[in-house]
Amino acid sequence: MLNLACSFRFKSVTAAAAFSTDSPVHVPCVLTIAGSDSGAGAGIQADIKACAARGVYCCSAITSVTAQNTIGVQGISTLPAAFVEQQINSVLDDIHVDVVKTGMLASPEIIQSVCSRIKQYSIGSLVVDPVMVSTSGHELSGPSILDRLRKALLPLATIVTPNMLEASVLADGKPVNTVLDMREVAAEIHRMGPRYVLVKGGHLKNSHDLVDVLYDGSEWHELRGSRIKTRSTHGTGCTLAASIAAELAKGLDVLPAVMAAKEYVAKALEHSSSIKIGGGAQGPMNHFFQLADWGKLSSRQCRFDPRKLFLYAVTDSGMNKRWDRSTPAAVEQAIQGGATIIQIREKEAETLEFIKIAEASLAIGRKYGVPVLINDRVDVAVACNADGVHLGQTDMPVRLARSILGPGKIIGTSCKTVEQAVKAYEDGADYIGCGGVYPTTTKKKNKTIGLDGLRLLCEASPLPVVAIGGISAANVEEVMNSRPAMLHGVAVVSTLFDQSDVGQATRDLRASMTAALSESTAGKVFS
Ligand SMILES: Nc1ncnc2c1ncn2[C@@H]1O[C@H](COP(=O)(O)OP(=O)(O)O)[C@@H](O)[C@H]1O
Ligand SMILES: Cc1ncc(COP(=O)(O)O)c(N)n1
Ligand SMILES: [Mg+2]
Repeated sequence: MLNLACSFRFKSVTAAAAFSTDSPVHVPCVLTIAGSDSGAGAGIQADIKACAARGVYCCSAITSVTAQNTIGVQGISTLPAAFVEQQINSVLDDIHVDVVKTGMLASPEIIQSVCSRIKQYSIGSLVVDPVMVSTSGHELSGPSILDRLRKALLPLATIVTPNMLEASVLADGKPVNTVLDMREVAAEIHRMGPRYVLVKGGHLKNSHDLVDVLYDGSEWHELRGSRIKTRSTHGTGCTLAASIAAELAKGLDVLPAVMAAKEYVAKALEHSSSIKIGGGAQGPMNHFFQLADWGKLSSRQCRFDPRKLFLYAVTDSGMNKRWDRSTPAAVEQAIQGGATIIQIREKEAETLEFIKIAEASLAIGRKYGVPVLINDRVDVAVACNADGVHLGQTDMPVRLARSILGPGKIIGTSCKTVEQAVKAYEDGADYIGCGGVYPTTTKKKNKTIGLDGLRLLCEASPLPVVAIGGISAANVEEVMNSRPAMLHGVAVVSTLFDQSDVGQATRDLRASMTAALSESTAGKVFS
């Protein structure tokens, strides 16, 4: 059966295990099984471009070759099902594919072949874009495929992404004109067996906003965005489905994958409003608007190991001074006690002093293989070649920090809402610090979001999350047992550093975390 195991989830590991860099990097991979568009706005060509732009490798099995441009579809030649099957075998026999995405499947035999291949190989997730008609109004696959599509392919799908017209056809001609219709038809299609149904609203009439409706069998999400004025809408459906596949391949769950994919399509459309390729009514979109950044976006997804967030120690110069020890000495004790990542937070130090403290702490971090991040100050991080930075919402924007620090550094940012989390992901952050979970003396004016706020953010966060704010050995079990899937660890300040013995305080916290892990619910969350 298909499963959506998220690659970010982990079991408790030692810092040393989290740091192994010897194994080759797995590049997330999508296989698209779709038609070729000679004009390259939609089909296989759009899929490969979308995946590449999202930092994902994309293989292809071509089902039909269309003679197509921005004016329309001039011809279609459909390949024999056996040859489609051969292409799929060639890819899957050799290359590890995380997600399969299907587009134009023009014959029932091709659908049958695709189903049999998907069942034979263990594929993580399946995205089905039930392509029927081109944006220019030409039929790409006729009614002969409907029965197989409904009965054989949809039950295997993680998500199916019909536009309003395709949704109506799947539901035997039920009219789909309004958002209410979209909700109803989503439920009807869901009964055919896919885990999620996304009815796309690109063709919604009389509406400023565009609404896509996502349904998982119990809950509807209305994903809204404003309609972008552009003629470059050829291939939006293919691009959206391929981007969802790419995000799933990187390890996101379905809702955050859809949100990230929608954001990407919207940005690509925005960047396409001024381009002109071809003379027809529907031009292609610019998939590579982030080309200058793309290496950065792709590599960070592969490099940062979220297991490092497990026990995240944030220093406080005032506390360490009070207990008469230097920050680097406190850092060493925390690491010896089991901290897996360190953040140097020097709110009062002058720049030179901050750099010296950071350099000494980094030397210790490197000795133990534990990353050391700098709070707030990108300049200090650059000066001492730190492993990365942690930025608040009022510090340097993540996108700017990424452009300064490059792809190899870790960037974390503090978020309280899902919107901030999705933006952090889009801007190139690696993880999110979410809180304050409980009231804390370290940050008096900080709003407390509680366990509910933490859960809400984690449910839709595209990035791994570390919980922060008032967490101690006494309540850490409750935090871990709150079961948000993207939660990867807890960050603490006074629990470690406002103590006489930092090493012991770290060991105590780690023991409570390990105890929570061995209990059923938290064990599942952190695995
Ligand atoms: N002009 C637009 N502005 C913003 N988003 C759009 C626009 N047109 C389509 N989209 C989005 O692109 C995706 C593809 O939608 P749609 O056009 O309905 O699919 P298809 O290309 O399969 O007909 C959806 O997420 C939709 O909301
Ligand atoms: C080969 C091929 N596949 C799919 C589409 C649909 O395009 P859209 O993304 O606009 O729905 C297309 N026009 N051509
Ligand atoms: Mg489409």
